Amino acid sequence: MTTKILIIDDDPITRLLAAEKLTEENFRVFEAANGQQGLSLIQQVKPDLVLLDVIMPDMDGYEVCKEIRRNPLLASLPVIMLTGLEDTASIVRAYDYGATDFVTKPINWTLLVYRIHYILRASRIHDQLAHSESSLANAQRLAHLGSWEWWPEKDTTRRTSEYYRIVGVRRDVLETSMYSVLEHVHEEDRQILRDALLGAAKGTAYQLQFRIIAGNSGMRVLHEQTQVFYHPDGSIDRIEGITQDITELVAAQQRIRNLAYYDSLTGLANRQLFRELLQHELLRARRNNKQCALLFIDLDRFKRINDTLGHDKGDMVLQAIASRINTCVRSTDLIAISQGQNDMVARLGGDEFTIVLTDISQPEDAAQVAQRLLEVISQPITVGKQEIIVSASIGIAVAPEDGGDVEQLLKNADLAMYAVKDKGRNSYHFFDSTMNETVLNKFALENDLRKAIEQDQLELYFQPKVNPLTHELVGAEVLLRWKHPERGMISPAIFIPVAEESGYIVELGQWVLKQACIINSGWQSQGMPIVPLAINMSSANFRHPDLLAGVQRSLDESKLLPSFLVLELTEGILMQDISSTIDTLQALKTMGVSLSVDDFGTGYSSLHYLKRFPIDELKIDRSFVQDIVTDPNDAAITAAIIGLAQNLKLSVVAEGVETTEQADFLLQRGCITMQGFLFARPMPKGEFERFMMQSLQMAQQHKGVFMVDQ
Ligand SMILES: Nc1nc2c(ncn2[C@@H]2O[C@H](COP(=O)(O)O[C@H]3[C@@H](O)[C@H](n4cnc5c(=O)[nH]c(N)nc54)O[C@@H]3COP(=O)(O)O)[C@@H](O)[C@H]2O)c(=O)[nH]1
Repeated sequence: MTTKILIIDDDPITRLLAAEKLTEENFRVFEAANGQQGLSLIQQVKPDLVLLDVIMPDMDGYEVCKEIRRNPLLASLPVIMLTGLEDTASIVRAYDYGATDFVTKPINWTLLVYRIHYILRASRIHDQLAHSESSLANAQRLAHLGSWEWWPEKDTTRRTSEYYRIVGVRRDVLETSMYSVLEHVHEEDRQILRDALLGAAKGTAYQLQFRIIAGNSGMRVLHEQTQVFYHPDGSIDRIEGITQDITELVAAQQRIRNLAYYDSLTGLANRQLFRELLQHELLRARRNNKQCALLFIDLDRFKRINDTLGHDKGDMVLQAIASRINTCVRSTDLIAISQGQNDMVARLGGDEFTIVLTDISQPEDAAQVAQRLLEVISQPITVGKQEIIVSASIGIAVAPEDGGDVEQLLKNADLAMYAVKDKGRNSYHFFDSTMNETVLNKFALENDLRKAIEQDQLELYFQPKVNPLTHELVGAEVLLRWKHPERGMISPAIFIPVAEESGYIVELGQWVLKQACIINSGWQSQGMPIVPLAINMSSANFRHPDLLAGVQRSLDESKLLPSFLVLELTEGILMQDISSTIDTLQALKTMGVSLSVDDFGTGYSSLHYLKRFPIDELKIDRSFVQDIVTDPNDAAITAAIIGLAQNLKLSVVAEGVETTEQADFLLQRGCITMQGFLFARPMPKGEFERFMMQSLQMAQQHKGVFMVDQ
């Protein structure tokens, strides 16, 4: 691209010569005879350089130059003044008005050409530099990065615009002294920065994070990094620094840290942070020859709260408990904790909390805190319109006696907590080495049980209910089996009470109900001779607010007719809150489900109420059946139950029938439905399917005693 030069001169000879000489040099030359014409040609042709005569009629060169410079877009356009005036005042004036250079008349054209080349080259370099500077400034602005230079000997500075923006103080307000920034620094960080600056002035570079109160944008976090530059003689020349606004970065790091180290529900330390701080505390205690105590807090029957009130309210209870626990310990900020001055509260998950009591002088100090915790936790908690009372079991382990590392101390505090649960809850207990693992085993079982459903370890077994006279299969009881991956088959007599204690029975019961409906409906759709299936209903399931909806859902989802579902309830369950029991039973009856009273005769059934319960069946408990042939009392009770059932027009089933003598006795008294090892043990699904087909054939053939090979 050819370089365009505009000559503004009222002298046509000068213009002619300029055009001739400069064209020879491959410049494209434009001419203007006066200032006004020159200004308008500048707009039109956009020259790369202007040769401007100083002395012109109407508008002299100074005025033209001034006009050019008024336009910011022309601020760096090279202007060479052509002047016959060689006095210093004129030259100074030319520069004052923004001239780039000047030449005197008469013009030495050869020299002028060199000068033009030189000025154009300098102008290009200047443009590139300006462009780089503006790119750098943009990049720095985007990176929230300000830079500065400081000459400590005279305490003068040069700071970029971005630096002023970052510290939130205007250039004209902040004094040039490097120390002037200190008054805007957060008072807690001021001394640290002052010391760093004093150190830098003596040659020690620094990297520092500090907070600044940045005008309207409030508190910002800055990171500053410096480098020291020396004179050849080794004395300090200047310090160069980069100051970066890292407020957002720090906030993001804090958020990540919160997610990684804090429990989002309660704001307490989580398991990860707890372990790290306990580890730290154990080392510190060992170094200082001190004791520290770990309190393991587990809320009693918390699952029931979740199951009955829902998880939202359960969460509110946990939040309330967390803040109450906090009131029982010395303040829990992390800096103090890491210096061992304060106690640490954490939530390990679910309803488990821990407290590390630092620097205790004797174990009794921990007992006092535990006692206080029990008191504050048991105060009523208002959730919505309800008042809830929660209790806790607290296990205490003291380091170093009860464990010198995190694992051991936690395990022992846990064991001590389980000992409290085993003794009836709502108390605290210190770990002692005689505590055996049986308590822990029981609770390990509880933990394993929670995983049993999802890991497919549970299975339904079926025990037939038969009519020995007609050889008919009249129903079956569903009995749960747990195939534990390490312990093998675990009896429901062991795990059902554990599930009941922990509240997990609700989920378990719902699962059994759903599976039983699905299986029975499956048999129906396969054309099998299906019978009603009876499931054992725990008290927690029967009282659960979702009972009716849950039963309906199971029926609907499986498409099972309600008459093929029997719910077995013990007397104990029925007699708890009789009026609501009657309502619930009534609703279940309305749904079409059958109701059976299990283990009848072992509880405290009031015959008065029995009459009012809309039940279908009584099951004589096997403890009576067991000795009916030998014990006249059991024989009498059994006969009375059969008579009672007949009078109340209820079906009666004898369970636990093991011998033909027992079966004969029952038949003679009019009980024609039986369940027991005499007929069949509880069996898995496939086996029961074969049993169903076999019993159908036998009933059709009407022959022989109803016995099945086991
Ligand atoms: N809430 C729920 N409880 C359940 C569920 N599944 C089982 N259970 C309860 O666990 C207890 C133990 O059950 P299990 O070991 O299955 O014992 C049952 C039968 O095997 C046993 N039985 C049956 N016939 C005989 C017999 O002739 N002799 C003999 N010694 N035992 C026999 O009786 C148990 C059935 O008892 P019951 O339910 O009282 O009719 C037990 O209390 C189960 O109820 C479940 O899913 N939910």
